Amino acid sequence: VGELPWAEASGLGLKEADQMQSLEGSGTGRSVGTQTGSMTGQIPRLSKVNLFTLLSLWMELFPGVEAQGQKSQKNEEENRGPLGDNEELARVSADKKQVKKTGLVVVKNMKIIGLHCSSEDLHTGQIALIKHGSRLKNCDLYFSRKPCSACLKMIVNAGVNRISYWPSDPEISLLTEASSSEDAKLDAKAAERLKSNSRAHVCVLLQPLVCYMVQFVEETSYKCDFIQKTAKALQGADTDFYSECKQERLKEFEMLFLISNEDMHKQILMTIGLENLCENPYFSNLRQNMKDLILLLATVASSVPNLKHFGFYCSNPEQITDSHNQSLPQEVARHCMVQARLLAYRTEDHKTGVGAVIWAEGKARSCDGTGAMYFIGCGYNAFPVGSEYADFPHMDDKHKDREIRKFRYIIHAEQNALTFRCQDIKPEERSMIFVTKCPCDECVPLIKGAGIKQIYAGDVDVGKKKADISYMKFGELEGVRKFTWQLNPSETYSFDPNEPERREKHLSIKRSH
Ligand SMILES: O=c1ccn([C@H]2C[C@H](O)[C@@H](COP(=O)(O)OP(=O)(O)OP(=O)(O)O)O2)c(=O)[nH]1
Repeated sequence: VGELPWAEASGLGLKEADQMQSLEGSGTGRSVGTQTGSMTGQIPRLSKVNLFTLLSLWMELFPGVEAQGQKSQKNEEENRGPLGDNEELARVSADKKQVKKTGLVVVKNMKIIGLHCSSEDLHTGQIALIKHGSRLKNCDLYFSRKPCSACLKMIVNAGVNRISYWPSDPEISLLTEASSSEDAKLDAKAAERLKSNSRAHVCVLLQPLVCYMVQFVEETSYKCDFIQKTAKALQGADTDFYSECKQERLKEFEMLFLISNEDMHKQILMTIGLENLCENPYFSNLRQNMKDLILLLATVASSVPNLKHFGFYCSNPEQITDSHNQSLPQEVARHCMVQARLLAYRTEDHKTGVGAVIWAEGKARSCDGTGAMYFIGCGYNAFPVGSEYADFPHMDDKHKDREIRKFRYIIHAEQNALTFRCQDIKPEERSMIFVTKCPCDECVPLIKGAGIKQIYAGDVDVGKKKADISYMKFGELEGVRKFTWQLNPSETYSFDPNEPERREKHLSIKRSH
C-alpha cells in the first residue's frame, strides 16, 4: 500500500498501519494476469480503509436533507418577529451554523454495520450512539470530519477501537470569523484532550492509492452499464456528457472536501492537533492523497450521472400502486448505486467487479440525516472469507477446463450483502437492493426469498445466457419491483435521438447542486 508518512504523525503507529494492511488479506497482490488492459496488467483493488473513507465522504452528501447551517439560517429568517431578535436565539443560531454536515461509516470486524449522516438536530456521532449504543464497543468509526467534543466523549466512552477522520474542516467549523471561532478552538482543544486520555486511536487514515487506481476507475466507470446505456440511447453520439459531468463533480467535491487555501488548511491542521502534518513533504503528500481520493469519488459518482431524462425507472410504471412499489427519489437511488459502485472496487474477481448495498425504509422518519432510510448490508463479489489467493480457481468461461473456472467458488455481491447484513429484512417495510450489474439466476431467487421489495440494477446483461452464469430470471421476475437505468418511460414518446434538436435537448444535463 506504500508509505504512510503521516500515520505516525497522526498518532497511528506504523506498526499498526502494517497490521491494517495485513487485515486487508492479500489485497492488490491477489490479482495476477488480467484481461482488462490496465497499465500494469494487474487489477487494482481499493483498500478497505480508503473504501470506508470514501463512503464517509459520500454519506456527507446524502441527498434530501438540508445542511445544518442552511437550516438554521432558514429558521432564523422564519423566526424573525418578537422572538427573532432575542440575543440568545441569535447566538444558538450562530453556533448551529458552525456545525458542518458530517458522514459516518461504522465498521465492526472490518464489516460495515452503519452508514449515517448528521441530521438537522443531531451530529453524526450522536446518531451512531443512538443507533448502536454499547454495540459501538471495539468498532472503527470513519468520519468525514473530525468529530466535536460532544460526540467524541460519548463515542470514546462506548469503547470504540478507532476513530478516523478526513483531515479538513472539523465538525465544529474553524473556517468562520475569528470572533465566532473562539468556541470552535476550545472545542478542538477539548477533542485533543479526550483523544490523549482515551483508549481509542483517533487518527487520520488515508492510504495512498496504487498509481493506476485512478486510471482503472476511469476506464471501468466509463464502461459501466449506466454510462454505456446512456451513450447508446444517445446513439453513441459522444460521451461528453460523462466527462462534463465528471469535471463538474470534481469542482464541486474539491470545494466541499478540500480547503483550497493551503495556509488556511495548515492553520486548521494545527488547531486540531495535526501540526506534524503541516511540514513538507507530509503536508503535500496529505493534500495529494486527499485530491486523489476526491478525484476517485467524482469519477465513480459521475458513472451514475445526474441527467435530466435518465434514471432508475420501472418499465411498466402504471403497475406501481402501493407504497412498497413506489420508486425512491432519483437522487436517493443514484446515491445508493454510487455506494454499490464504490464497493465493486473491492472485488476479488479479475475481470468483473460487482457491488451491492441493501437499504430499507422504516415506518417513521428516523433521527438520521437519511430520512427514514437505514442501512441493512453491503457486499462485493469475492472468494469465501478467509481464503488465500491460491485456494480457488480464477478462470472465466473462456477456459476449456470447467474444473478450474471461478464460478462455483466466487460469492456474488448480493450473496455477501445478504450474508453479512447487520439488520433483519422486515416484510412490512420497503427494502431495496442496489446492484451494479444485472442480478444473475443464482441471485434473483435469493433476493426475492429474502423479502426484498425492490431491485435497482444495471441491466445490460439481462436475458443473456453465458457459459457459466445466466441472466434469464431477472426479466421474468415477478413480485419484486425492478428499476433499471433508462430514459424516463413517461417521456420516451417524445424522444427521437435522430432529431438534432431533440438530441441536444436530451444531452442537456440538469445538475442539482
Ligand atoms: O448477480 C451477480 C452476477 C454476477 N456477479 C459476479 C460473479 C462473478 O465474479 C462476476 C461474473 O460476471 P460476468 O457474468 O460478467 O462474467 P465474466 O466476468 O465475464 O466471467 P465469465 O466469463 O466466467 O462469465 O460477477 C455478482 O456478483 N452478482
